[in-house]
Amino acid sequence: MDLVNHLTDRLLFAVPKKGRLYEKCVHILKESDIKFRRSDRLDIALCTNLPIALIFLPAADIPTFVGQGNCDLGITGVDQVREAGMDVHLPINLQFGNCKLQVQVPENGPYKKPEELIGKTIVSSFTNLTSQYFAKLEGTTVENMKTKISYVGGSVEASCALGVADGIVDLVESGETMRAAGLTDIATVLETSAYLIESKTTKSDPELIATIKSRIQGVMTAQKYVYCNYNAPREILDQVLPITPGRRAATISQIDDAGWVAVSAMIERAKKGRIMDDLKRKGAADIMVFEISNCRV
Ligand SMILES: Nc1ncnc2c1ncn2[C@@H]1O[C@H](COP(=O)(O)OP(=O)(O)OP(=O)(O)O)[C@@H](O)[C@H]1O
Ligand SMILES: O=P(O)(O)OC[C@H]1O[C@H](OP(=O)(O)OP(=O)(O)O)[C@H](O)[C@@H]1O
Repeated sequence: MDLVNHLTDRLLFAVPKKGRLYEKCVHILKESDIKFRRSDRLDIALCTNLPIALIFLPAADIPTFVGQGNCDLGITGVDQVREAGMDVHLPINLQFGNCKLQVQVPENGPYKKPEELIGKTIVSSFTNLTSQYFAKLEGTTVENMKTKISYVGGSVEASCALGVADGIVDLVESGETMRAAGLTDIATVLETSAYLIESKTTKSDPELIATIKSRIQGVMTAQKYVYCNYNAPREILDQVLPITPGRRAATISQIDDAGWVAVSAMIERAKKGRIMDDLKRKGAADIMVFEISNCRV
């Protein structure tokens, strides 16, 4: 099939083609019911149930494609958006790809503060953010700064041991890579996570864009909340409802047991253990928690 000729009427949605963000992006698309089949070695996939074409690109290139309006939507790290210096909307924080871009130096080396690296050589894949950070530290412009910033595309952590850098600026999540390379962090340049990004110049159907955003937001909400159901004597409602206020309000239903009601409400997944304990302590019974597979709120 001549894929390119099938793109003209479709919304173009850029997603990472590999790497740390790939699996989670595919999961979000699946949960949003954006159906597609990606053939081996093809970086374009037509959605089968919506007029969307997914364009698989390196995470670092996505801000440029979306920023220039070649693609309408994208998913990538906010670090990549800032590094590319692109002006895009960031409508949804997708809550994965959480890490920090940090200044790192050899653990047993002479540098303890980022100021001590002024005039030295720093290696990074994020040369723009690194330049801006050190220029600010020097109180000058990127053009006039003394610190030398060099680019490498991967395995940045090896640079100090190889003698090509005094310090590096690289992403840290668990810190394992950093520690394995004998490095320690001395400053944070930026905190990042993956975002849905949107072009400011898109000409695609606004209704379709709104639908995609609403579906992805629904997946995010379903991940954040669970559904809690319990029975309670009517006279303790004033004590249990503040524990489960719901997003808007809890649902209270009559049950076939005099003096008792059933209560249901969305609760935050991260707080479910404490909420169930508190309900039990106040006198609620039959407390159950259910997964929400998707929702619109
Ligand atoms: N260790 C990590 N933990 C969480 N998120 C990360 C981590 N490393 C990178 N990311 C996020 O994923 C984005 C892409 O990084 P990744 O290392 O996957 O780059 P890539 O060049 O696309 O893939 P690869 O490293 O396989 O070539 C980063 O810009 C960042 O937002
Ligand atoms: O703190 P950690 O949990 O160890 O994660 C940090 C590492 O993850 C990323 O690299 P990745 O493994 O994706 O490969 P890369 O070096 O080829 O980019 C990043 O560049 C770090 O090297």
